[in-house]
Amino acid sequence: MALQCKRVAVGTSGRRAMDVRAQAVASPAPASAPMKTNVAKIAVLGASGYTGAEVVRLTALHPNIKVTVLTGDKQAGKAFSDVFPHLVAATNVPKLVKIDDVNFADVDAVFCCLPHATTQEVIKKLPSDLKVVDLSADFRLKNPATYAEWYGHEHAAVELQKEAVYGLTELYRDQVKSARLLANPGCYPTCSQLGLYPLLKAGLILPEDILIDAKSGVSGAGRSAKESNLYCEIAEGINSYAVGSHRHMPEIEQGLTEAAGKPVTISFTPHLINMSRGMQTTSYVKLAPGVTADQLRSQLASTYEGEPFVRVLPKGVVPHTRHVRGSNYCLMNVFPDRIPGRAIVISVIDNLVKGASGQGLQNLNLMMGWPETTALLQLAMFP
Ligand SMILES: NC(=O)C1=CN([C@@H]2O[C@H](COP(=O)(O)OP(=O)(O)OC[C@H]3O[C@@H](n4cnc5c(N)ncnc54)[C@H](OP(=O)(O)O)[C@@H]3O)[C@@H](O)[C@H]2O)C=CC1
Ligand SMILES: CC(=O)N[C@@H](CCC(=O)OP(=O)(O)O)C(=O)O
Repeated sequence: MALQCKRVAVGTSGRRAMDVRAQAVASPAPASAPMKTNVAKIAVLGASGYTGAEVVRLTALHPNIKVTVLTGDKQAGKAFSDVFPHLVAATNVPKLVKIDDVNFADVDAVFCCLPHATTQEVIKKLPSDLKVVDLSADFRLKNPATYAEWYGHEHAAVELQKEAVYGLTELYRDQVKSARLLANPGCYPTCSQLGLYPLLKAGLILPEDILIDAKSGVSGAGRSAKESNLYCEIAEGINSYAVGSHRHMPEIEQGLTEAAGKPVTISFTPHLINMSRGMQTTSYVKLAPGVTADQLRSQLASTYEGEPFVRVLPKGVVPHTRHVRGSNYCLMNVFPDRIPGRAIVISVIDNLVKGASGQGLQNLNLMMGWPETTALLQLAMFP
């Protein structure tokens, strides 16, 4: 049975947001596993990690979601609040169990917050009608050869790779609504594509010579201890990594190539920054002949007019990661470059929210036929 959707009362002004909500109310959720009640039972796989914990935090006030399963690997067997005391007040949260002990017949949807490669082995064994929002990179690349090239092994579930819908919500909303398996985008691809895709699509910037300088908070690397993420190796510094080889490049190029209608090759360098969460992409782009930076800004403003979570800041105002901390918003702006014929596009997100669990919930809301913004309208913490 599809759920009836309620209207949300705040924060989603504008024509397109109203359209989205009207459609969500009018159209039933696509057929999939039948829902047992009007509250969906959700399993969070990898709940002892950062993005899994963020799913629990964000869904705690969701009227249509009850988290009934949480899994861990090394942390299995523990009470959830032993691992994440900040979520002790989340009501009726179950303890962490192993994935093998989950009865998937008794859940309505799954958030999969596992490492890539492990993910495809787990998802291919799930009931084939179960709705899944996957936060890993496993189902984002459409071409199996590209996956094998960048991830170093053949994909173990090529059929599912074909079925998956890429969930950059603002660009693929209609496909997301009918998705069964949702490939949630990577954090860098979310931040950069939201700024660049509409400009390429409109032919306002040239597909060559796109340089993306990216910065991420350390939570982007996950919770498992890694030498390169130790406080004394991150604090008081800035670390570039995977220079010229980061696996998000083919994901970004896949989207930008679609937008431009011809192959796009980007230059992309990520950096780890001395902060726990937050992400900025600064993209240096070449303008099409006769186009100005102001026109880029106007294009982004009209593309995202009425979007609940993507905002173009007033002219001249610079987006900072602190402006989105803890929220599902993406803020952006465009600036002229001193080099003639070029412009600078800056976007910021919280890597754990719009870059992962928040966008995942935005997508699940659409997949279930609920209002897209449910439980996601929290504004940023500042300072
Ligand atoms: N962090 C971020 O900003 C973003 C992350 N992502 C992606 O989301 C996914 C989760 O990321 P994140 O939460 O940061 O990762 P974490 O490292 O914080 O958490 C990983 C989770 O997976 C569990 N796990 C690890 N290995 C196995 C295994 N072999 N079998 C079963 N469970 C296992 C861990 O359990 P335990 O701890 O109990 O061992 C833990 O719950 C990854 O694919 C990541 O790339 C996507 C966008 C942004
Ligand atoms: C800071 C940091 O290490 N970030 C991660 C990206 C997080 C993410 O989006 O990863 P997935 O593509 O696996 O989902 C990285 O660079 O690998």
